[in-house]
Amino acid sequence: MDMFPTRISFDQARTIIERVAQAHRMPVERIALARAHGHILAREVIAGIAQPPFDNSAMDGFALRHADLGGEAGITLQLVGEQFAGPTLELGVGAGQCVRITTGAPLPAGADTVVMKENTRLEGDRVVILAAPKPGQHVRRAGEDSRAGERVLEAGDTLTPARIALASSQGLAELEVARRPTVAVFTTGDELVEPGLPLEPGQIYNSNREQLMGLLRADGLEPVAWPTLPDDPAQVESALRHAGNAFDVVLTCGAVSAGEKDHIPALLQAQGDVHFWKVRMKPGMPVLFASGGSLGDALFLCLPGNPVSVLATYLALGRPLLDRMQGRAAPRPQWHARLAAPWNKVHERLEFLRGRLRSCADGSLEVEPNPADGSHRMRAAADSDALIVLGEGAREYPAGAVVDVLPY
Ligand SMILES: Nc1nc2c(c(=O)[nH]1)N[C@H]1C(S)=C(S)[C@@H](COP(=O)(O)OP(=O)(O)OC[C@H]3O[C@@H](n4cnc5c(N)ncnc54)[C@H](O)[C@@H]3O)O[C@H]1N2
Ligand code: MOO
Repeated sequence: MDMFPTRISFDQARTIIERVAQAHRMPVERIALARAHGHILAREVIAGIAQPPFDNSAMDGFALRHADLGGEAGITLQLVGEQFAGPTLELGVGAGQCVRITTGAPLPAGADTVVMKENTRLEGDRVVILAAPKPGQHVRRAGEDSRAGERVLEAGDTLTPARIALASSQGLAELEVARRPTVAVFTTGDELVEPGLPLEPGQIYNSNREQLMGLLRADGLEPVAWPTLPDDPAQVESALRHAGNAFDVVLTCGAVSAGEKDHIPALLQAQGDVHFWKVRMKPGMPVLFASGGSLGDALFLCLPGNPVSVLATYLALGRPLLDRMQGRAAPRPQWHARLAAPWNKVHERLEFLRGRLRSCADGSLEVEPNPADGSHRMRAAADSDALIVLGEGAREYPAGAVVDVLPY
């Protein structure tokens, strides 16, 4: 008797993934800023200093007192010094005076406005203002971007280059992030041969390994690929036990359905704690998710062997698992688009159909479904750039129907 959820909806599967991931949050580690790209921030960042830290110039030109111009062009000011970006020279600007200044240089005391160089004419030590700036123009005020004490990054933020730059501007050399989960990748099946080797009758090339490795690397992980497992229960158990004790997550593909050589479900039912097996999704229905139990502390996400099933189950289930284990707050982009062609969905399962996205002149998005919808049709997946999400239930979708899409 099944003692675990089976043939569940996709939403139920996502809920279980979320719950288990929450219970398997990665420990926090402090890492160098330079290594933190793409990691998930584990603690908020409070600004220690204001940004900008001091009033400074936004242009190369002359710092002046706006009141001296009287709103007019043609005024001439006395040049009394130079302040470049760098150490503050403690210069002052008195009535009728100006100081040569460069972009980013601290504003001298007394000055409140900068006129850009192009709007001036230098005559010896006198500067003629050809076009009067507005009051305060080209001055970047201390604290206008953020004030000391403000929260500038949140726990759960993905460290994009812009956020790394923000942390850098606060002088932080290290950040506290969620440790990246270690991931072992297994392919299974006696029919598999590695690219580069000759193909015997009945054999096929292993395409899932590099697909999974690529998906994981694109998500910032450093997966480890194991040699392909033969369809032998003792060897499958031994390898998965080894990985289950050494990695945070074990991803397998193949041997998870109903065939005589599909050894993974029996193994995880006997040794592990199965969270679900079989989800009402297409492709990817036989996907299995388990805790390792006596196979180790790893979480096991066992994807079906068909290459398009690997793509869909990784994006729809594997990626959310890894994201939530790291505490990632923002969901991955899910967009709306109009179907460029009608689609007759004849089955009941939720479908991740492959399609190509294009941006239309009216500002909308359109997605062209690829008619080759078999889960072995890798060419259709390669020709596409998005999964089209069609909800449970048979339905005829007219062209123009708005659907959810998951770009990849
Ligand atoms: N009687 C049933 N048969 C099948 C069912 C079912 O419910 N009852 N489900 C079907 C569905 S849906 C899928 S998806 C597949 C999943 O099967 P497995 O996960 O057990 O995967 P395999 O049988 O090992 O392989 C399926 C298919 O994929 C090819 N494959 C496997 N690994 C790779 C790889 N690394 N690179 C390229 N291709 C790979 C393999 O040769 C098979 O053609 O089961 C259906 N059957
Ligand atoms: O669920 Mo399977 O991936 O449709 O062929």
